Amino acid sequence: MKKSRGRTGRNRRRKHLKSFMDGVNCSHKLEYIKLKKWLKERGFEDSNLRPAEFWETGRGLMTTKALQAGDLIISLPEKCLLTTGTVLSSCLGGHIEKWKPPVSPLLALCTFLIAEKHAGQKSPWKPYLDVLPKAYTCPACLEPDIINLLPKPLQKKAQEQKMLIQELFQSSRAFFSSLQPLFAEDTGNIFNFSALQWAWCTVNTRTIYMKHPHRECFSLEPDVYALAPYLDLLNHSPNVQVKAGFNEQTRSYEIWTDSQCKKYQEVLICYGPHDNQRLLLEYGFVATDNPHSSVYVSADTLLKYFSPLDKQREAKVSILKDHDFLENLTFGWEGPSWRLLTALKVLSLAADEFACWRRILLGDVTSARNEQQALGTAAKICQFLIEETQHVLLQGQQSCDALWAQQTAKRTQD
Ligand SMILES: C[S@@+](CC[C@H](N)C(=O)[O-])C[C@H]1O[C@@H](n2cnc3c(N)ncnc32)[C@H](O)[C@@H]1O
Repeated sequence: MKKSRGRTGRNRRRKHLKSFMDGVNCSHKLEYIKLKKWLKERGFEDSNLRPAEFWETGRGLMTTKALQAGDLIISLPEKCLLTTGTVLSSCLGGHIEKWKPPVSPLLALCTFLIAEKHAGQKSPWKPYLDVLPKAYTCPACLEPDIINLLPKPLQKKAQEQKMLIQELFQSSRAFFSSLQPLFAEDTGNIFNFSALQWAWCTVNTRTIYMKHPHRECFSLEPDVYALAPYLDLLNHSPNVQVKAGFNEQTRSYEIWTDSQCKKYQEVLICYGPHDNQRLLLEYGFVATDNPHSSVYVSADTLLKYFSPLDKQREAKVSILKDHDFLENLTFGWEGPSWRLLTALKVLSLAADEFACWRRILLGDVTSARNEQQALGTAAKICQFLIEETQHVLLQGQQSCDALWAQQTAKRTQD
């Protein structure tokens, strides 16, 4: 009896300790003290949240009070939000209003972030800028040899993301030059590619959705962004639910939880029902145990499993292309997606079944043979992807080991 009470006590202490150890509170650091003061001056009431470093998710927010479903997590006054309205009221406003063709809301925010970062001590946004990440892990920022380790469909998307920022940079150069009268230094040095890449990633990984009415001085792209200092320290979990939005009565952006959270644990919100490819592309991370996980199958991989001697192959591929069945083909936790199976069924049609392709696209069964061949090929593709992933993980491990050995040797030499 005594022994069992001791064990219970130890377990309780361990649990208690673990709850403290889930995250290391860093609210005592000067940068967060300054940020909290800055937010308070703008009407933010001190909440029960503390910045902390977490083992699994990195920097995030910890609660000092247990949260129940229906509790308010955070309420950030309008004055703390950085929107295109903020940009237009700054010294950039006049230049943006005059510039033709109009810049996008995204470019306006990026320009503001770069200009304020450059202003340093003089920027009223300094306490916020000081806690923003210095670098990002979105695919656009990854080195080519790291991108090459990603699954093929993601490599393509990563290249597209890189190109997008490069094109934005090229097309914005004239606009950046037009801002020269505002700066003593050459704008070419201030608004350089790496500054734009940093600002673009800041906006893409950290903004909350807030729809603003269209303004004439901006292009037609939707103006739906707001940067939300402090609130943007909340990390994502696919397994929690929250309600979020701008409250017109309180004039604050509010997040309400639909899940429980224990005292001293990380408060997580859900950025959306995203699979890991989307999380990596948009936010630069992947979530473990993601119920929305899916594995993408590229058209090249898919077509490898079908004979080039099939006389109808070309026709089948063009049918799939025309009906948008060569992209976004996935495996989920429950097996091949309907889209993937449909593409496989079309490619598996025997010569005398070919005329049935339309019915397959509508979800009909053509023959037991066609169904079985499609499922069999799905199993083979799945096996190939598992082996390919294992190979890449091994390569990654070997690169880490080599780097580690290199660094150890260097330290020994020093
Ligand atoms: C809105 S910010 C959240 C705060 C961020 N961790 C920070 O230190 O500033 C979004 C970024 O946090 C990171 N993140 C969010 N949820 C995560 C998770 N579950 N695991 C790992 N990183 C996560 C990603 O880098 C993502 O781009």
